[in-house]
Amino acid sequence: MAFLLKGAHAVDPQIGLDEVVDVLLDGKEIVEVGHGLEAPEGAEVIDAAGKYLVPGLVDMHVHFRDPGFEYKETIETGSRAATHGGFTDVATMPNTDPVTDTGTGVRYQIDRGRAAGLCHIRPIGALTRGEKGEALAEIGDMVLEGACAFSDDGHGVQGAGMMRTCMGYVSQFDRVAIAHCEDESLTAHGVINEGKASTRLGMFGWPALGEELEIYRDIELCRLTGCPLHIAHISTEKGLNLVRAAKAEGLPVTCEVTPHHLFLNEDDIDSTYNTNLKMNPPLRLKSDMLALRKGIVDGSIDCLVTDHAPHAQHEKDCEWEIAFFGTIGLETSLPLMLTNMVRTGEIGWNRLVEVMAVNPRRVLRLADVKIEKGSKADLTLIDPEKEITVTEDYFESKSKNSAFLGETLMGVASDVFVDGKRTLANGVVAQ
Ligand SMILES: NC(=O)N[C@@H](CC(=O)O)C(=O)O
Ligand SMILES: [Zn+2]
Ligand SMILES: [Zn+2]
Repeated sequence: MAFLLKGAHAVDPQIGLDEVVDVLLDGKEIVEVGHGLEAPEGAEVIDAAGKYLVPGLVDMHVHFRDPGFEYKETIETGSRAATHGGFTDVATMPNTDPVTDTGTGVRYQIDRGRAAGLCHIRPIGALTRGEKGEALAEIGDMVLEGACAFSDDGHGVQGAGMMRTCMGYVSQFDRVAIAHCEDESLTAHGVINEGKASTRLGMFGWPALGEELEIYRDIELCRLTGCPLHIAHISTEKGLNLVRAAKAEGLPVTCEVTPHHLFLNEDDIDSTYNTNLKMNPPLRLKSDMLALRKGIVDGSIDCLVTDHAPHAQHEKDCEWEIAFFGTIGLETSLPLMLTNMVRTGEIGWNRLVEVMAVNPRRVLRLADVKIEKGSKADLTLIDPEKEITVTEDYFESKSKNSAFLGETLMGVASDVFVDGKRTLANGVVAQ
């Protein structure tokens, strides 16, 4: 099937493209980019006037719960949510049941993703067997089956020696180790940021130090082993400064942030105890939130990720202490960034494309996607003027635990193309 996108404002910082063009897709490729293109016979013409066309968005940190917790999300429902949110690729974390720590587990996810036929599923393999932090997982086998990175997300690897072994091993392959930084000897029982919030609401605190100490440790292990390191869901200003210093030294260190850490902070947790605001790491200080926003602006944060963490109603509709950690994010990430950072002029479209498409592909060692002839037709078309209200009905995800329920946002993906196939058409997911 061929598609001619007419009059889209294309933005691709990789090639300095920032203008209104026509783009012709045929088969799995972009076959022409230019002005006044004629539709070949049989091509579907899509009026893209007023819309932005960008390389397909990539969310390099999601939890699809498949296998093992399919009541929260499956690869199929997660793919629908990703597509609805404007993504062509998602990287799935290995804290499934069983943990994705073998080549077979990686192959299973890729196969399920192909069967769903919407977005590319890029499995992240576990660093250690069962994410127990005791013995190496089958990393080489997982690389062969298509794992794009390695992480024990959900836990920090507690032993520094074990993390050193993991990073030494991963460094033999062209892959990054993704670190969920949490020293459990400091965070045990913690359910909210330690400090004012934990005192005010009377709950065990999860101190910033529990995260920062492990960021420091893993940066030093990066120096020792040479293994590229990516810090997951960074949440504090001090942690970000450690990453900045590592980058300034030329170490292969990158990091990511979530929309909830950019746009919410511990003051948003009030006496209603909305458990959708309980996540790991916890919402931090307002000053941390503002520092992270600066990190997106100045380039010290590489990627925007959702940490899409679906949980069933009964796992959230309970006391704060026993509620599960996490918020879904795939379907609100782009609208939040457009509303709170692009519309306000804090960042431009180029920077948005870097943190949501270009940099995640680089960190995951995926091939570049560019808006030029011969590139893969993995593209996202965005309507910046469409308003959405975040209600439970809005979500394709099987779970509804969003920290942003009730918000009205401006700007959303209207169309997505994956391998030249239109997976989202005018805001509606295919199939
Ligand atoms: N972020 C969360 O609050 N929860 C994640 C685990 C994780 O990302 O560490 C989950 O798997 O539910
Ligand atoms: Zn994590
Ligand atoms: Zn996670």
